[in-house]
Amino acid sequence: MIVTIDGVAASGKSSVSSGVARALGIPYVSSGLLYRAATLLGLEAGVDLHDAQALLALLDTHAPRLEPLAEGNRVWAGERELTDALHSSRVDAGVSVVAVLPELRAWVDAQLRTLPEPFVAEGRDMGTNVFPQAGAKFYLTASPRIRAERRARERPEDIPAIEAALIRRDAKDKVQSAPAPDATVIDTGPLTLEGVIGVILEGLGKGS
Ligand SMILES: Nc1ncnc2c1ncn2[C@@H]1O[C@H](COP(=O)(O)OP(=O)(O)O)[C@@H](O)[C@H]1O
Ligand SMILES: Nc1ccn([C@H]2C[C@H](O)[C@@H](COP(=O)(O)OP(=O)(O)O)O2)c(=O)n1
Repeated sequence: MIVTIDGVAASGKSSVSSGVARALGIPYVSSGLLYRAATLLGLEAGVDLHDAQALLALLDTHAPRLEPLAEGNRVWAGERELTDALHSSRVDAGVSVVAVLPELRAWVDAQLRTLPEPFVAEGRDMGTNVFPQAGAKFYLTASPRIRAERRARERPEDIPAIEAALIRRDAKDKVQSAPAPDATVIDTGPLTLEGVIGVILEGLGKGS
């Protein structure tokens, strides 16, 4: 079985997916990390992030791969672990340029579709484009201010700067971020992390 959890930036997708996956005893898959890995490799090599062919050549050389553990996904390029470098503000700022390229989307989708079920998949288009056949679909939202307040605990910038960057990224990611028509939309604003996980487990018939 596949459960999809899509949503806007910093809406809680990876934390919620990890909690749901742990409760179900299955892995979760963070698709955004693959877009982030392509962005990091592009930035490090100094290539133009609009240049799909140059990025694909880098992906061919470094072959980044996702390790979808329930407690937190990791990304490797050969022996080198990229995970800690994937959540910098520099990668945040570049990733939407990369994520809009059809060639890069095809590369990520092909990687995801090789993964063995069951798993929880999180991102933007898990329930629409990549796994339309998923057994259960959820979509997380929250206001930009609330998301910025949460992310400020993980980034050096202040809340207004993070909020402005999130709004810019929401706009750039809009095309691939529409909720699936059959997804349950959850406003995480008034809920705790455990509360959101509980709503989803309830929806899956696994509530306590
Ligand atoms: N409902 C919630 N209430 C409070 N904090 C939350 C909630 N959901 C997520 N968070 C926190 O917000 C931050 C961003 O969540 P994250 O899972 O990284 O989001 P995403 O994967 O959508 O970018 C994390 O520190 C997480 O613990
Ligand atoms: N399935 C996906 C997952 C992520 N993306 C893009 C959109 C986002 O700006 C980046 C990074 O996504 P990620 O989920 O890692 O991070 P945020 O929650 O947006 O902070 O990748 C996408 O286009 N499609």
